[in-house]
Formats: sequence, C-alpha cells, structure tokens
Amino acid sequence: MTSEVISTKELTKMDPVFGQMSFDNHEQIVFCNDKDTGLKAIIGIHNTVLGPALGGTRMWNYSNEWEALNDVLRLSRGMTFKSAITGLNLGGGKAVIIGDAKTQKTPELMRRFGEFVHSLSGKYITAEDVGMNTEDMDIVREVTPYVTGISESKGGAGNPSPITAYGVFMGMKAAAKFKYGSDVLEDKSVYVQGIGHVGEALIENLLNEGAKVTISDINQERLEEVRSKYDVTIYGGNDLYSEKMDIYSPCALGATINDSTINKLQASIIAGAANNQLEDEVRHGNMLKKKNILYAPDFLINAGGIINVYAELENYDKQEIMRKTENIYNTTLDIFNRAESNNVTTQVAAMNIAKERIEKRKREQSK
Ligand SMILES: NC(=O)c1ccc[n+]([C@@H]2O[C@H](COP(=O)([O-])OP(=O)(O)OC[C@H]3O[C@@H](n4cnc5c(N)ncnc54)[C@H](O)[C@@H]3O)[C@@H](O)[C@H]2O)c1
Repeated sequence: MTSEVISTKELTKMDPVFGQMSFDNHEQIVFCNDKDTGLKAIIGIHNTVLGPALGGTRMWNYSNEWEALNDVLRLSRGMTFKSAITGLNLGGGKAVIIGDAKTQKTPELMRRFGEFVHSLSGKYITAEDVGMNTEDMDIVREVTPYVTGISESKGGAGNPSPITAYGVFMGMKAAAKFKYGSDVLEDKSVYVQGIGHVGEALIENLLNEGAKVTISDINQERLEEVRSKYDVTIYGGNDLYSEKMDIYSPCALGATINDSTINKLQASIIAGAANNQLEDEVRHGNMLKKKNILYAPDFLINAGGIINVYAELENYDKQEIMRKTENIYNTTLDIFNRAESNNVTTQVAAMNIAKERIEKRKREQSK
C-alpha cells in the first residue's frame, strides 16, 4: 500500500514525525524494533480522553517507513472518532507492522510485538486489522492482557469481520432509506470493492436482501472462490468508478474517493467498510455533497468490529453486540438528517458529534 494519500516525495518534505501532515496532536508514537524477530512496528496513540486507545494492528509491506508512519497516524486518529461516535469509552490507537504478512509473520514476531504492547501498561489495546487474524491475537495474548479480538475458544469475541459487515449493511440501509425513501436493497446494484473478511460477509447480507452484487478484487483467486459460493458477478472492466451502479461499497483500502474517482462516479450512495475512504475529508466530502452522492461516513458504519472487541473488555454478550451494531442504522440516519439541516457534509456532521463527546468528557475531567 501506499501511503493511501500522500506520496513519499511529499512526506519526505516535512519534518519526520510531528511535522507530518497526518499528525493531529497524537499523544504518543512508539517505534518498536527487534533484530532477532525482524519486527519493525509503530504504535500510534492518538487520544485517550474517553479511555484506553484501542485499535487493530495492520501488517503491510509498506514501501518505506514514511508510508507506515503516515498510515498509523491516519488510522489511529480515525479510531478516536469511531469510538467516540459509537458511544464507547475508548480512545483511538492503531499499530502497523512493516512487512509481508504472508512470508514474514511468525509467532516469535507476534509475541515480541505483544511485549511492546504490554510495555504501554494498557494505554494501548490491540486487535486484528489487515494482515492479522484471531490466531495472531491469541499469540499476543500469551504475553499481554492488552489485546482483544482473540478466539472464542480462548474467551474472546472471535472474528470481528462479520459484525463489521453487518454494521456496514445497516449503514447502507439507512443511506437507502434517506436517499430512496425505503431501506430495502432488493434489486439495487451494489459494487463491493475488496472481498476479504468483511467484503464476503457483506455480500451474504446483501444477497439475502435480493441486491444485485458485483465484486472486484486485485486477487483473482479470491474472486473465483467467492463467485463459486455466491450468486455474484465479477467486475470485468478496468474502470469500476465509471460504471452505472446504485451503491459503491469500498471494502479494500482507503482514499479511493478522490478528485479523479468522484468525477467519474455514477453511484448515488457510498457505503463501505474501508477506513479513511475520503482522500481529503473536507475537499472530497464537499465534492460528494455537490454531486448529490450520499456518503455514509466510514468510521461510523464500520464500527461493528470495535463494538465486537469492546465486548471482551466490558463482558457483554452477542445479543448486546448485535443490538449496538444494529443501532448504526439509527445513528447514520440521524447524521444524514443533521447534515441536511445544517447544510454540512455527512463527514462533518459525524465528526462534530464525535468531537463534542470528547470535548464534553475533557471538560468533566478538568473539573
Ligand atoms: N475486519 C474488520 O472487522 C474491519 C473493521 C473496520 C474496518 N475494516 C476495514 O475494512 C477493510 C477491509 O477489511 P478486511 O478485514 O476485509 O481486510 P482483508 O485483508 O480481509 O480484505 C481486503 C481485500 O481487499 C483486496 N484489495 C486490496 N487492494 C485492493 C484494490 N486496490 N482493489 C480491490 N481489492 C483490493 C484484497 O485482495 C483483499 O481481498 C480494511 O480497510 C479494514 O481496515 C475492517
């Protein structure tokens, strides 16, 4: 990946850490290195006003350290607002491990990473993200209690992806309600970009409701595998953004909504799981609004995963997880209504609520 947004050339023009464009008053950034296991990781703690900074660990073969740093800065900031808007008592954090998850991830490396997490005494709590799974978190659990997303057999809430997908589905239905007057997705054409853990589970929800699903992925084998299981069409063209569709659902990586794609986009709704979908929150939020494309803010509708792992900390059960995730529907509708009445983008409307909650807690703490 990329730095999803800024080119390395741009990144290296700025001061290495605090001067980065993606630096947004982060509380702490921890660089972790271990020669024996080959671990090179960065933990980003953005904000802990509402609680410990919880966020997954992503393992990715970044082209350089600038890109890894930029990613962890952006992702950890996103977690702060995700937990805030979802009403969880958690702050925002995230970690990235630099390397290829397929060839460089070993139990020793994961354990060593867990020790670094442990050294922060609970200020940061980890979980899985791209390149990680519940088994990896089980290994981290051997050396620290500050980890969530562990297997059900080990007392955890299990794989968060189906819950994330359900939340995205709820957000998408709320968008349909707002846009078309009905939240039924039957016969709506939905393009799911990225059919990984979340994408596949989302497809199941969509097909159950009778939506017409087209899938795309850079992994051809994965496309064939998913098509063999479900009644979906594989996208065969080379410019998905120009296709006629009702709903575009980005479920791969971030920043796919940018100057070039918005100009082409024919969808009337964007609702997906990927983090940081807008390359530039303000500019691209405004462009979507102008084009009358309804954007369901990513950090609002993809919160099912964090609701699921939060259950491990708060000891609530599956029913409560589902209830909280289903509530994403109401929160999303509320955001759309606020955005419309205040004439702001949906991203701004959602961010304002999240920021208000953090500011309120800060005031209470300073009393
Ligand atoms: N897993 C969760 O619970 C969760 C929670 C919140 C947010 N998210 C976000 O949702 C997204 C998907 O998560 P996941 O767990 O399904 O990841 P995953 O790694 O299982 O799947 C990602 C899929 O996207 C594909 N992909 C990568 N680049 C692509 C591209 N340019 N075009 C098309 N496909 C591409 C990959 O081949 C893979 O199949 C990520 O951005 C993740 O951060 C996931």
